[in-house]
Order: sequence, then structure tokens, then C-alpha cells
Amino acid sequence: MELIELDRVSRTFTVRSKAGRLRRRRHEVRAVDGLSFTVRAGECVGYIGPNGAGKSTTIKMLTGILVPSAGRLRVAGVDPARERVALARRIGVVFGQRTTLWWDLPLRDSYELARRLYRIEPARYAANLERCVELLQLGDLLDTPVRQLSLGQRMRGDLGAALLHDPQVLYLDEPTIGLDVLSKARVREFLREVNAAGTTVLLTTHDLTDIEQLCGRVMVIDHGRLVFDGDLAGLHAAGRSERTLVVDLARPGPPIEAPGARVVKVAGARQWLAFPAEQSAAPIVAAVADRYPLQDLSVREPVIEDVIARMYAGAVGG
Ligand SMILES: Nc1ncnc2c1ncn2[C@@H]1O[C@H](COP(=O)(O)OP(=O)(O)OP(=O)(O)O)[C@@H](O)[C@H]1O
Repeated sequence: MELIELDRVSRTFTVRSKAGRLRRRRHEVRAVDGLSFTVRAGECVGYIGPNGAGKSTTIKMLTGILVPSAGRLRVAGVDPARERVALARRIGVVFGQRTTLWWDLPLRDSYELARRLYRIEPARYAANLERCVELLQLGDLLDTPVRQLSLGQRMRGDLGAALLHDPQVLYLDEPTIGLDVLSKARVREFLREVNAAGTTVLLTTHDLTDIEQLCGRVMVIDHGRLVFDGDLAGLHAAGRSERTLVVDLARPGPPIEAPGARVVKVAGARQWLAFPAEQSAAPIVAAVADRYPLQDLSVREPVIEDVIARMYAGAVGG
């Protein structure tokens, strides 16, 4: 079942810029440009792109905050901008940089407000609260005013608040931003469980480890258009991923010459040789070992950051 459907959705903004001392020029910014995709129930999809690519504009349209300038949009069977109340019952939203919790109230009171707002039945509320408290380790925090929580604790509180009404879709905007390693791991573990239990997740992040650990599918957007939609292996292939052979020579020497690989860095006796990720390292290792005095060798796997950086830089077509 398709839970999110976008059919040639666009959103333009009219902005004014200075054109001389007094004059202002109006021009249009096309933040989202004829975007089409669908997300099936149960998927966990990473939605990534460089700054200004149109991610937030898409999420705002999906939550009904912004109306599309053109195209058709459906989330869990409703038109987000036209049926915001019906939509609110079906979605949960977490913004890493903002909180939906009441700053001066204990976490428990924010949850109680959510219960009333969404008219959650008592038995369901009790069960969901218990599950969130257990999975997010909120027990000791429920009676603490939100302003006294650490960022990691507050984020866990926000995740709980977004899920008390059993939404079908969860939108996450930078859910691990600013968190330490342990808090990030906790949040990711929780999201994995939420997704495994059936909630559809759309995740926007600049932390690509979130994507690697959570998302079976990734969409890359740039200039308001989809430039990639597929799995991580496909992303590596599309980004022409490279592995790196790190060679420690017995002594410093000129750049190594090995068929199928090129030297990308030299530091003293250490040299880095890049080669296509899908190719075997064996012939290159054999050629290097045959011709050069070796101390040590290791192979580094491609780093997703590099793949994405190449895509953002426009080095890779569609
Ligand atoms: N309210 C607005 N008025 C005018 N222009 C806007 C508005 N909101 C967004 N834009 C423009 O639309 C484009 C897309 O912005 P958007 O915030 O969707 O990008 P983003 O991918 O979320 O970026 P980031 O990673 O920095 O959050 C940008 O050029 C931005 O300046």
C-alpha cells in the first residue's frame, strides 16, 4: 500500500532582492520542481540532499504546513493541506532543532496534553506510554521539566510525544543532530524498533550514518528534483564508489604504478591507491607486492560521504 504519494509536485516562492539603492526585484525560487515519488507502508526512507535542495519544503508540504504550487500530494489517503486535522492523527513529526514539548512543564504533562489533543483512548495511551518509557528509557525523566533535560533526553522525549497516538507515518528532520555517540545509537535503535513494528519512516538528515543504519532506501534531492532513488548499494554504484588500498612501503618512493588503480595521496612511505569499488583488490595487491618493497597493506571500504559529495558536486549524472 502506498502511504505517501507525490505526483509532479512543485512549490515556488516569490522572493525580493535588491536591484539598486531603492529598487527591489521580484523573482521566483523553485524550491521543489515537479517531484514524483511514492513510499509504501512499512518503509524507512532516507531523504537527503545539500543545503537548499528542497527537503524542508517537501516535509512542510507533507505535513500540510505549505500548499504545493502545482501537482498532487496524498499522505495516508488524505490531502495534507486540505485535511490537516485528519492528517494530524495519521502522522508524527520530530524536528531535531525544535521541540514540540512544553518547556516549563514536566514531560508527563506534555504527553497528557497530546493524549487530549489526539483524543487517545485511555487503554491505548497507557500501553503506548509504557512502550515509549521502556524503549526510550524515560522512566526517570517523566516528572522533570523539559527545560532541565539534556538534548539527548529531550530528543527521546520528543520521539515519545510523536508516537503516542500511533501514527502511520513518522517524519524525522535531523533527529540525531547535536547528540553524542551514545544518544545517537539509542535514538537509532528506537527508530529501528518503531519501523520494525510497522510505522513508515521518512528521515531527513545530514548524518549519513543514520541512513546507513536505518534506511533500506534512500532518495537524493537536488535543486528540487530527485536525482537518485534506490538502495545503498545502488547509491554507491551511481556515485562510482571507490575503495582504497593503503600501502606502507619499506621506504618512501615515487608514486606507485599499478594497473586499475591510481595514487590519490602520498605521505612519507604511505601511499593511497583508489580503485573502483566493484573490482577485486587481488590483482592490484599482487602487482604492488610484485614490484615494491612492502611493509603493510590494507583495504578501506568506500565512505558514503564521498559518494554523496560527488553526487552533490554534480560529477555524476542522474
Ligand atoms: N519561505 C520561503 N521563502 C522564500 N524562499 C524559500 C522559503 N523556504 C525555502 N525557500 C528556498 O527554497 C529552497 C529550498 O529550501 P529548503 O529549506 O526546502 O531546503 P533544504 O533542502 O531543507 O535545505 P537545508 O538542508 O539547508 O535545510 C532554497 O533556495 C530556499 O532559500
